[in-house]
Amino acid sequence: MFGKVLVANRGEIAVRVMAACEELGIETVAVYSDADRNGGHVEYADEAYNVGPPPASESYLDQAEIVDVAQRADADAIHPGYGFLAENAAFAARVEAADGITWVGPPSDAMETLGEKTKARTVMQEAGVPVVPGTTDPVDDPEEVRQLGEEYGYPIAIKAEGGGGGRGMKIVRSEAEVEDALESAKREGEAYFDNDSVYVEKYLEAPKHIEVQVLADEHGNVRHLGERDCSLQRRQQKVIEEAPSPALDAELREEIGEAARQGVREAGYTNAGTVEFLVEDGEFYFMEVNTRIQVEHTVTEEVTGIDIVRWQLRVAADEELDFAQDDVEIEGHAVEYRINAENPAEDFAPTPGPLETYEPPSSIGVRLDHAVAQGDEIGGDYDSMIAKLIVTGEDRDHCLDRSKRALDHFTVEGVHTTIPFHLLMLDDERFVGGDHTTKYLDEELDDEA
Ligand SMILES: Nc1ncc2cc(-c3cccc4ccccc34)c(N3CC[C@@H](N)C3)nc2n1
Ligand SMILES: [Ca+2]
Repeated sequence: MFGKVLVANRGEIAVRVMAACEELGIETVAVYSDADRNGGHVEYADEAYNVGPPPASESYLDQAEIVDVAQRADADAIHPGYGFLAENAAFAARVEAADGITWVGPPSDAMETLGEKTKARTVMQEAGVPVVPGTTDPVDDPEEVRQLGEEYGYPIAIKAEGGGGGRGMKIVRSEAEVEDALESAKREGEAYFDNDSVYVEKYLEAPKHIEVQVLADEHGNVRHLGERDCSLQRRQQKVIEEAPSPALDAELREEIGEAARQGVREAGYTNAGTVEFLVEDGEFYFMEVNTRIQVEHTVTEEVTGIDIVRWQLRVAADEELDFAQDDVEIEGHAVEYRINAENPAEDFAPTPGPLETYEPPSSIGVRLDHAVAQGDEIGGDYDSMIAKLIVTGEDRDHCLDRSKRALDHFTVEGVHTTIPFHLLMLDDERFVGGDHTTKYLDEELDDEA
């Protein structure tokens, strides 16, 4: 096992990874920008190194600086967390090439392959995983797109190869829109991802967003840890995630889990990852793979009892998964509420400021992943997440009931937060009924606007 690990991140995920390191007897190294000098993750670490000024590009994204600190600190491995360099295959390759430093994540070539949307679709198709009907090669001729529109039937989606998250998707509802949509999708791809390649898929109008957590070691063992339902999103930003999904029955759960396993095995993937699917009318379709630990990994940990971050470190240190697929059991229900310094009344606009009051709840079934304390200044340099409130219960109703009390007793003053929004959702019949789709929130909030 590693003696010392550098966590190339900040905030709650940096603390989460360091906690897993401590449990394994591993010393921890933090990196911080000038803005995070007093950050929670800096206090938590055994050692801390400044890596530059606040802009991420000059600190948390400075690959050479981070590898240099790892060497100076004599770290045996680097864990990237999520965001920043977590899905940067070039950085992974750089760490793999650095003597004496192990990358805690998938092999850089698997990241490369699965990070390219069309390559990922090809790998999944070869593994027999259903993918959204679409092209596996880029398209750039309007006539070709029009033919695909006839073949799939409108609406279709034109997606940027380098896209992901909320950006890089144009919905085309008729032949007349093809030319302009293709143009702007290519332009946006070039602007945001430095890659103007685009491909076409049949657009599913109102799918559920279901993602499967996978864990694979370097000895050929591949496990799935069940699914998460991330269908409650605002402009493709996740707000609430839960496990298991209220939308899947046991048969579909099994099918999706096995498909994710097969796809990841085929791709030569190791460590933790997430296979994302769209589910509509009882059918599931591969969408993309996230080659990192995700914000919402917590709900899977709560319902399986498996510490995913701990396994990331153990797998990177060449240990074997010591459980079979049949040992993975989903027990109870967990929901994660992202407590962001944002104003739901201003369409979730970030609201930096002083954390004048910060009194989180604590009771049975309440987990808090955070790195802030009362009196901290919530800055605007990075993402707006203050904490993740993860609530568990015997079943979904029990979990939602407990959630209300936990959120009611979560007092934050000095900044706006998403707490009032979460309380609103807990009274929303669509959400409580569990049949909301990825479009629900946009339709609800845009209609009101
Ligand atoms: N063919 C096809 N049909 C429907 C889709 C619907 C979405 C989508 C649109 C809006 C919100 C979403 C939330 C979770 C998952 C997907 C979405 C979607 N996304 C959103 C961002 C990127 N991850 C892919 N791709 C789709 N692709
Ligand atoms: Ca190395």
